[in-house]
Amino acid sequence: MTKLSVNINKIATLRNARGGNVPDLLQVAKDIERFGGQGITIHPRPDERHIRYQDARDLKSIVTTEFNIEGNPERKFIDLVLEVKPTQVTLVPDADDAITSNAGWNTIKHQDYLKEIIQEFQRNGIRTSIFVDPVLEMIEGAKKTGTERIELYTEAFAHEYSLGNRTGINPYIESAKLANELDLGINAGHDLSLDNIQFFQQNIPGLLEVSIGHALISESLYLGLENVVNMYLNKLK
Ligand SMILES: CC(=O)[C@@H](O)[C@H](O)COP(=O)(O)O
Ligand SMILES: NCC(=O)COP(=O)(O)O
Repeated sequence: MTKLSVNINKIATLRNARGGNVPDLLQVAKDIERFGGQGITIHPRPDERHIRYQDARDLKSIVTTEFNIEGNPERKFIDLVLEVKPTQVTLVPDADDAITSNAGWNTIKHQDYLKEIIQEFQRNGIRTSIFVDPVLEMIEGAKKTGTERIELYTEAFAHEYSLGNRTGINPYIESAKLANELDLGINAGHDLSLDNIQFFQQNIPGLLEVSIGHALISESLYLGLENVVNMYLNKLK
């Protein structure tokens, strides 16, 4: 079975646009779990433009499923994760000014660095995952860091799929096979959506978890819009 972890960054983006507490991030997290979501993912960024560090602390007592915190392991991020102690931390090599995540780790070049940080999280009982492109050398390098899981960066697959190209899945299949051989757990995320998720899941052996945010929240707006417009029209009769 593949678990669905819902990334709620976009809920925080909407909330922050007005400065109040609408939508209520904590209530949304509770509702996602009530609707069957099997995890909550957040990706606080250094500028706190969506998820704030305080949100991570507040969510700790709210989330009853799997809590996954993603981010670049700068000292401030490491300290936050050690304080909150989520189920899983996913390390992502983002530049501070990145619009969104745009690359996986070079697990060969940064092997010692990753190894050290991963040990620190594991000593504190936090499962680790590292964000990687579907490149065999990077999967082998990931294994050597000591991480329990990898998160396959699926932007390239999603892009190819949107163009009608189904062969974009191939590097992910090969990477997943190798990860399975190496006993690395497999997560995946970025630009997964209602359009592409079934094809991806059916082709990737041993896919444990997907984290989905941007498309899922956009789809929730599209699919809820008719209902809400009609509710307003009823009020205005
Ligand atoms: C690692 C990854 O792919 C996601 O966490 C994504 O980066 C979400 O972050 P944003 O919501 O800031 O785009
Ligand atoms: N790890 C990926 C994630 O949390 C969500 O990415 P996206 O669906 O917002 O592209």
